[in-house]
Amino acid sequence: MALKDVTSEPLPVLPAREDESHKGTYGRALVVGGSRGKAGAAALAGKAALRSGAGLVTVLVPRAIQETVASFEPAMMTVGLGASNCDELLQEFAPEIKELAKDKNCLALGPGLGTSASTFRLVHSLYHHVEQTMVVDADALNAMAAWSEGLKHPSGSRILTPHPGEFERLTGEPCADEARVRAEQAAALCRRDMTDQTVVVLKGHHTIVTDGSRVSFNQTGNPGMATGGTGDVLTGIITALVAQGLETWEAARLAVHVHGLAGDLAAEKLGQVSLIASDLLNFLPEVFLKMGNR
Ligand SMILES: NC(=O)C1=CN([C@@H]2O[C@H](COP(=O)(O)OP(=O)(O)OC[C@H]3O[C@@H](n4cnc5c(N)ncnc54)[C@H](O)[C@@H]3O)[C@@H](O)[C@H]2O)[C@@H](O)CC1
Ligand SMILES: Nc1ncnc2c1ncn2[C@@H]1O[C@H](COP(=O)(O)OP(=O)(O)O)[C@@H](O)[C@H]1O
Ligand SMILES: [Mg+2]
Repeated sequence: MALKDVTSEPLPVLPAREDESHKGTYGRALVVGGSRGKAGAAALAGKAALRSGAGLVTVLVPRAIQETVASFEPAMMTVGLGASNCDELLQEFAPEIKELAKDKNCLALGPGLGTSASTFRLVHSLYHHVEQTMVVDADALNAMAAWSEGLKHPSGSRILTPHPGEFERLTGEPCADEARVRAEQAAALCRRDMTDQTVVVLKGHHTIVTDGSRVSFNQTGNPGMATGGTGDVLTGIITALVAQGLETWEAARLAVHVHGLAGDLAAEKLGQVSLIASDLLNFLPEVFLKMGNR
């Protein structure tokens, strides 16, 4: 199938907020991630979802880090699972997480999740049994890479957001240097699960967004963003846009643009060297205003 390059086509827009709307109008997002030592990843995704307009954001983490995650941002709700010393999400939590997912409009799975065998089995179970649209990132991608047929037959739409290292783990092949070839690789991954509901966001300079038939090369962003946690922020932005009703392709394409623009504004003010992931959160308001949202 020929891949259509739609980079120059207009970006999707986030609809204007109606006066008569309320927080329920803008969607419920659930971030599932975090482990001891990587509480920040889940918090960055949660805060990014709030700053990108999601009506209600809940961050679900192992109990041992719940207070830490909650302390990053009072507007974020948190759920802590397991005993007080539980520092990683485990397979046995799957039924409870599936229950909590039921009233959500979008899930993010993976930031800071950890790599134990039990965590990987949890990821597998959620990927295959949660119907809500899910952004699959970081350690959730590593979990899916552990099963050769792992990505097939998801029970809902999935947006996969690998960096080249995660892409190689998922597919067994290194990313090509040439952008067009890399796009074909990403599209092939998209088609591999044999549904037409998967979008792949292959991150890097000029991040690739593809749904298997279309591809868009992102034009924002800079090397200042090559710093830990910026991908976790992107995951939160995509999740919020899906929660607000954008389709997966539109949400991924707009989120990648918004994320890169936040990075560009941050670099202008702070310089590429000093830019850190949490700075991106502070530039998201300016980005949405620039893009015509009130
Ligand atoms: N503050 C936090 O709590 C943070 C937690 N993080 C979490 O840490 C876990 C591990 O994620 P990492 O991504 O660090 O680990 P990985 O081991 O998956 O990725 C790091 C390696 O992947 C390769 N790679 C990454 N980007 C590449 C690119 N653009 N081109 C070529 N190779 C590339 C490189 O070899 C790099 O050293 C995840 O759960 C993640 O969410 C990180 O996001 C960093 C911040
Ligand atoms: N040189 C670069 N130019 C533009 N964007 C970049 C560059 N390096 C990294 N980024 C962006 O930063 C993010 C890094 O994501 P990721 O590797 O998942 O980081 P982490 O897991 O630490 O959060 C991606 O969105 C990527 O596109
Ligand atoms: Mg990452």
